[in-house]
Amino acid sequence: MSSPLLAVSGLTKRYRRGGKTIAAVDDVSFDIEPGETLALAGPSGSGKSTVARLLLRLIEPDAGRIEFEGGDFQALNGTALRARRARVQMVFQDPLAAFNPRASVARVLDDPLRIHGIAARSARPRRIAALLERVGLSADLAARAIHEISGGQRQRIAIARAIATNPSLIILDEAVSALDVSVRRQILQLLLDLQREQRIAYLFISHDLGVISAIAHRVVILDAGRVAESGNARAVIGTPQSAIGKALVAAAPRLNRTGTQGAADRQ
Ligand SMILES: Nc1ncnc2c1ncn2[C@@H]1O[C@H](COP(=O)(O)OP(=O)(O)OP(=O)(O)O)[C@@H](O)[C@H]1O
Repeated sequence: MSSPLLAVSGLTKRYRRGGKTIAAVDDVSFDIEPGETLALAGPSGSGKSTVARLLLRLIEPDAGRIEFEGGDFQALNGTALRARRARVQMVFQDPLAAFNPRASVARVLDDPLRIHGIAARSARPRRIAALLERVGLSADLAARAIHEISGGQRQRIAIARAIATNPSLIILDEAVSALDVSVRRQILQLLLDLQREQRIAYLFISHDLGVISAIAHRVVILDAGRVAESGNARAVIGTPQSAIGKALVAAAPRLNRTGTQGAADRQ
């Protein structure tokens, strides 16, 4: 059996609040294979974004281990950490909040190429044009400011920026939640195409089981920081075992409304 791309075990993060200690993430374990989509589902406050921040090493865990591409992610520092950071990218719900809204599209795409030394200055405009084409956008968009383009175009730019560093894992935190249904369907299709072509794994964070059923192979459902249940996406969504799984299914009555084929069915 091949080793997983990402193996998380016993991950725990506690916060002090109002004189009490709460575990935002409590003994959470899961893994992701290369080229796989694992969804992290759960209601608001269940710990999904905290897991993402731990995986990006924006915050440090109180306990647990994160192995990425065969090495201890937490032990990395300096150049090795920077190199690994290029391999794990993030797409947020709102690119307007993630990037300077007045920055040009070209600038937003140039940054990762420059920071991670992906391409020499003279080669970068060509790389930017190729990235735009890869996410279905015209090269003319490069000169526009982020705030001038549509929400769907912005999310395509966020994806282009994420793939600029040739990542093996992209963490998508509610990345399609703010989009209307037809744009959402197009973005999900783009993610599926990129995954097929480049064998990128996704950690797809969402509270919406309808979207998850369209894109994820497996799902982990969190409740109050703990894993409530996990397994094949079709099985978990079809027959949830936990109370929180049942509640999330009930809140998504039109499952697979995105119109793409369910990922768990494509295996
Ligand atoms: N910096 C922090 N300080 C104190 N508590 C925090 C902090 N960050 C998160 N928490 C708490 O940890 C818990 C999990 O929060 P988290 O944002 O990870 O949940 P979530 O599932 O991503 O929620 P949402 O879907 O609303 O984004 C919540 O109770 C939250 O209030």
